[in-house]
Amino acid sequence: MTGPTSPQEIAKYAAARQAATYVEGGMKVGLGTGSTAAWLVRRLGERVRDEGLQIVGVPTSSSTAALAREVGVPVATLDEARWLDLTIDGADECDAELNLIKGGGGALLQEKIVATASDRMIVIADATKRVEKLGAFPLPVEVVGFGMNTTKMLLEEMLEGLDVMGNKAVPRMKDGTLFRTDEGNHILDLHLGRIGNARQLALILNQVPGVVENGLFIDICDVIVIGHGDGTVETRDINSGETGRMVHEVATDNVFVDIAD
Ligand SMILES: O=C(CO)[C@H](O)[C@H](O)COP(=O)(O)O
Repeated sequence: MTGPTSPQEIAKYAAARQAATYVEGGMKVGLGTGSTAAWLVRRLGERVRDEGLQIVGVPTSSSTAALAREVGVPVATLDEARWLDLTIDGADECDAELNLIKGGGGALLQEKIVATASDRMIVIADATKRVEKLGAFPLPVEVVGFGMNTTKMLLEEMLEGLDVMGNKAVPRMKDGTLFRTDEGNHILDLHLGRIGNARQLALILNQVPGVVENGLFIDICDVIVIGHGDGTVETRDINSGETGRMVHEVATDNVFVDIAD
């Protein structure tokens, strides 16, 4: 396996490697999508090969399914697995309460279904993904193709009345045509700048006809492992107490990064 070559890739690799230590034999594990999750899948492939780790992976996209098969991680569909012990996935943004924006890779629908069907969700990310307030990253919203321009107009009108800075909904393109998700839908990227109330927005967006799902993951992530370019990682965990979700630092570790791996 070729190792990471830039500080940002080392950060993603270190976070993925650390998160892979949460995976134990016999677990059913949701496998995220994106470049950070790809390091996780490769690491699990190594553990299957070298340690005889017995797991079942449930991929959140066709690309992750292909990678998992390539590196030897046994895969199942969510319908076959039903409920998972753990999901490990990347994120585009993460705030102090471990609420997320996801869907930069267009897999938000399957990612949200899989993460919700898991006892725990661990997010792996480099430090650039940590933000004070969600919204600088355009928020992906998966919409059906039928009446998409009307859905876009309704979303933009609705956003005008909410606590966000911008309201443009931009259809995502790929190779000159509309991007298609694994479910055959399209993505509108909402350029909001800053989201005042992410919890409220996540609920409201899904009320608009034509919207399938949005990329706000509220109260879903339990643990975040942030990697740094020097190969160190920070782990933050959620405690559900009477006062709600409380995040506390678990550890700052040195992960040995062998780039010749
Ligand atoms: O939500 C996602 C895909 O839909 C990814 O997890 C997110 O875009 C982060 O990707 P990367 O690890 O490549 O930075």
